[in-house]
Amino acid sequence: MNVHTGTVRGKERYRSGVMEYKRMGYWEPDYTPKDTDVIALFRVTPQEGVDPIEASAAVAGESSTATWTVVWTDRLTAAEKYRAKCYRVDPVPGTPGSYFAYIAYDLDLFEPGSIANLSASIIGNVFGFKPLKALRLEDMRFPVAYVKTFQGPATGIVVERERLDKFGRPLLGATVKPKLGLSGRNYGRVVYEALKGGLDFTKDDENINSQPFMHWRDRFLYCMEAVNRAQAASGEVKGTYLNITAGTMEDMYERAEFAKELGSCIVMIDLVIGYTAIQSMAKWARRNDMILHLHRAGHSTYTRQKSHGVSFRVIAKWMRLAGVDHIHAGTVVGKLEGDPNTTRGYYDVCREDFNPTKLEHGLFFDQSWASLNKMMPVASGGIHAGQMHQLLHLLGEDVVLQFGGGTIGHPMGIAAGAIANRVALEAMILARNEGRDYVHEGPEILARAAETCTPLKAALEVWKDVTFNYQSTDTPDFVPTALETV
Ligand SMILES: O=C(COP(=O)(O)O)[C@H](O)[C@H](O)COP(=O)(O)O
Ligand SMILES: [Mg+2]
Repeated sequence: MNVHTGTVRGKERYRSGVMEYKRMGYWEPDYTPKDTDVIALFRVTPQEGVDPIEASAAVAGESSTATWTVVWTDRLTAAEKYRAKCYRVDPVPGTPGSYFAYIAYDLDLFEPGSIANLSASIIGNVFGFKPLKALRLEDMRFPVAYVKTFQGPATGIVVERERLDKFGRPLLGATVKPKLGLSGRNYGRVVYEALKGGLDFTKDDENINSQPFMHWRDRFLYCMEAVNRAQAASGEVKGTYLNITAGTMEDMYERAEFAKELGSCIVMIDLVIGYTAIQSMAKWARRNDMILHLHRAGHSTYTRQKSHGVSFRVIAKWMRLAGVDHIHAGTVVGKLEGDPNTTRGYYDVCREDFNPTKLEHGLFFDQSWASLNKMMPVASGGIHAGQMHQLLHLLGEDVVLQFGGGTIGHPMGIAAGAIANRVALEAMILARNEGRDYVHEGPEILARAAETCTPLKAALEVWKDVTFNYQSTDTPDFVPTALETV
């Protein structure tokens, strides 16, 4: 037995019966992860009376090679190599009863290039484990050798901007509303008005696929008529995310091919289609020079609560590996969950070549992306022109700002809503480029722009009192403290 770790070695280790996971070798506090290891950080909340080390070792075991009893067949394997090692357990600050468990996995445990395999391994078994009251996959570190087995974003931010010929500012979009019920012709009219008014993109909403009130082919045809007319009217490259989400891969490929045939530059999928389908569509998108937009539909069912589920930063990392180009990543100031610091971490995962550890943004590991393309984060959900200074400040330039109700709901009509958003953005970018303190002077900058833009004036008026100030549920566990001056 290793006195320090308690791991049982030799013949005793493989005697039939039940042995604590920490004694089976899944707790190795002396272990130093290899550069080629995959590392996962779990937030572990054991049941009353369950030792946190044993609970963490159990997570390592049940997400790698263990089961509830000793099996002699371990001896037919390179068991020491294949066992995941929990090598560190820390109390979660300010959360008695919860612990951060760091677990390292040998790279051989994973099939190259498969998010389905990765997720089935890491989250497939342990979340229902009875000795745990709750469990959350907080973060992951992927070795470069593993990152390189994935395609990564089909297009990437640089090529997307080159195709759109749009530089130096966020991109503007709108979700067509109402999300359900419009006929194809009326839907196309909304798209045309929004694009002609000045937006770069419009998008299908997460649940508009092919319903009795509008077959998908009708939507695609009327949308592309609108895109082409708006391009002709504006002289700008325009696009609309045609949602190709469907019940089968065959249906999705049929819809994607039709979107390509009609000349669309972008298609959309929902997170709910699953990781294998997402990877397949990302490969299709690269083969067909198509930008791939991912709506993270359904993510909040398991990402929002800190105690149990999977952090969205892990989903964002998986999606960058899987190869989507756009990913909804939060707005901070809109109607949906988005703590400022947590959201900053998501955006860094999307847009940086290398993420340094930054606990205050929820990034627990250094992560090299091995030159995988960057994903364009998408800010969507309850935002409007009056927040433009905050959005630019909080989210930066490489972002798609999508105003659904904030365009379609404009009192002067859809084109006016688009004009308001475009003028608000251009005014804010000009102020920034002139070196003004646009964050604090934002309202004044907007008001000044509105003096010569009635649609912007109307937008600022109708939504001036709209705020979504609620307590975030997914806040970081660490805050930066002032360096002690000695
Ligand atoms: O329908 C909308 C936004 O409509 P509106 O602009 O009218 O609120 C989006 O699907 C969600 O906000 C996505 O949320 P997230 O971006 O958080 O995934
Ligand atoms: Mg929606």
